[in-house]
Amino acid sequence: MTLPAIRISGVTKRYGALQALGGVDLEIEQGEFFGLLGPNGAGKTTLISALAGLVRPDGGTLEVMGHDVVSDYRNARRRLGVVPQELVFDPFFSVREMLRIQSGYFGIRGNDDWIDEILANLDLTAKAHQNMRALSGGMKRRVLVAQALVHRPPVIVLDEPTAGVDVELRQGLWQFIRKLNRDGHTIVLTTHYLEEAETLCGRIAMLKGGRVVALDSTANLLQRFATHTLSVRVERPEIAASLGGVNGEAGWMEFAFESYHEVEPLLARLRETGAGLIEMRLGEPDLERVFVEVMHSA
Ligand SMILES: Nc1ncnc2c1ncn2[C@@H]1O[C@H](COP(=O)(O)OP(=O)(O)OP(=O)(O)O)[C@@H](O)[C@H]1O
Repeated sequence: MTLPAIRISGVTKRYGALQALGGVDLEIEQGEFFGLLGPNGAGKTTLISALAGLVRPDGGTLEVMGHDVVSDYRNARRRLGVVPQELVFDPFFSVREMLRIQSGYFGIRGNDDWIDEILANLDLTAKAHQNMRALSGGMKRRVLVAQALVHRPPVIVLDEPTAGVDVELRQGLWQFIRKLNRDGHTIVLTTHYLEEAETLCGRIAMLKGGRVVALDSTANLLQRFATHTLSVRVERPEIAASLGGVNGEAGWMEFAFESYHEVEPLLARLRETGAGLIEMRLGEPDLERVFVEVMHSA
């Protein structure tokens, strides 16, 4: 069996009275595109910081490609690239200087060919000589991605990389991250854009209150938790309600169903009872719905 890219066992972390991580177990295989989701304060950043050796857990162990992040810190850190959530930079350096300095931290010299490739892929070539303080927020975020990649880490963790990034840049960023994943890099992503997670991630863990409350392939999560919906606009909503419809967005009633076979009888009942159908639409299960259901039931 190949070594997991990330192994997290029984990790706990307290900040005073607050239990930020309450015993997290997680194994992520090499080559996965993995999503770590959860509401604000669920513990995602704390877990990532523990992985990067920036936060020391109270209990449990974390490994990157078989290297313990505490006892074998240097080897673990070399194999990991973290794109942090916070934009923190030294404003006096240019983009290229920043990336050279970052390479230096890992003892890598003569890294300019790789730096050029990263800059090109992130559409930053024209900004290479600009000072960090002159860059827009979205561009700074792309430099953070570049910084995490200078040492060609096999495992890349991105903590909300697309916050504040416009649509075009976001797509460009994902194209590049997907390419890295195809080339064999393991990707771990946290995001509040559930649509992005749904299209990109093969497997997802959901955290709530510092615990993993759901862990499965994206396809299974969609199938297991989410139902389809039939939304109708009718002349007499009270009749639709008496048939089990619940209020949806402005003026719409929603019926949840498991199989398409249920739709025809439901429409027939609406007709027979004189609900007066005006408009209808079908909704596919999506990760947002799954997320809401999981968070409610956990
Ligand atoms: N340095 C710290 N000192 C005290 N409490 C902290 C510290 N860092 C995090 N916390 C708390 O730990 C909990 C988990 O925070 P964390 O940042 O890991 O959540 P998150 O899932 O990343 O949230 P978000 O989606 O908002 O980024 C929160 O309640 C937070 O307030």
